[in-house]
Amino acid sequence: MSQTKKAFFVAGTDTEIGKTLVSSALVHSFAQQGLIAVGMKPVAAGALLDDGMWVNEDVMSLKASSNLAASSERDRLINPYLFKLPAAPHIAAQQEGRQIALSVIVDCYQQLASQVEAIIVEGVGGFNVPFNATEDSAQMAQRLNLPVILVVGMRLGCINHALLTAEAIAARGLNLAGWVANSAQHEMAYLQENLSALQERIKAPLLGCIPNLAQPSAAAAAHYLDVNKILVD
Ligand SMILES: Nc1ncnc2c1ncn2[C@@H]1O[C@H](COP(=O)(O)OP(=O)(O)OP(=O)(O)O)[C@@H](O)[C@H]1O
Ligand SMILES: C[C@H](N)[C@H](N)CCCCCC(=O)O
Ligand SMILES: [Mg+2]
Repeated sequence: MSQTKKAFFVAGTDTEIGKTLVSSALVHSFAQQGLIAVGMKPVAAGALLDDGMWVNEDVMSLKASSNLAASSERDRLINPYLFKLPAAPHIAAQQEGRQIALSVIVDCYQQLASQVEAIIVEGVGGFNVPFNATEDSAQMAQRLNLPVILVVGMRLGCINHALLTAEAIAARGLNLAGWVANSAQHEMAYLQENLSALQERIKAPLLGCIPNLAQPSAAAAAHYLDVNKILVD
């Protein structure tokens, strides 16, 4: 049993904006600090066959950054829900005749967190994505009661997405511990001006700006993050 010292939920302004890259970088950074660190991806939609096994790229990236020894039981805790279809989770689940239950995710989180000193939970898509008729990913962050790190995909339209997401996080009583500016595609026009607009309005520290990397990796992204700036209340 380890005592969890660092635990964060990573939300994004959208899908495909760099949550996995940043989550993996955070796991990498905490592992570099000597903590036993793990990444959790409670709901993953989109799988490929690898050596006869269905795997998800986000889960593989988080596991590659972790220094927690692997086991099949831990794999289930890290990723309780894996769906083949790369679609909205409730649709991907429906296609397989399955249902996502928050109670299962909370249980897996508690078991996994008890084994580590740092845990990063990656959301799915943007902050508020349905899981079933009554539960969604924002409730997942609430039920886990974790401070949130928001990844802003730096592209035109991100100011509105980032400010609405920060509002939604606060509306659920959650603490925004920090945010990361990530250029997942090319570098947007007026990047500095957009960054300034966000810094003036988001009431949490900017943990770093990750440029568009020729070879994106957890270690390369971690180089641009200052985890010491993460707000802890
Ligand atoms: N700063 C960057 N430089 C270069 N490529 C990046 C950068 N950030 C993200 N990418 C690439 O963009 C793609 C999407 O990033 P990522 O998988 O981290 O997004 P995501 O928000 O986790 O998506 P999802 O909603 O599917 O979980 C990946 O191929 C990733 O390697
Ligand atoms: C398949 C994709 N990469 C993500 N895993 C799921 C994104 C869900 C987005 C749902 C939505 O907001 O419309
Ligand atoms: Mg991801």
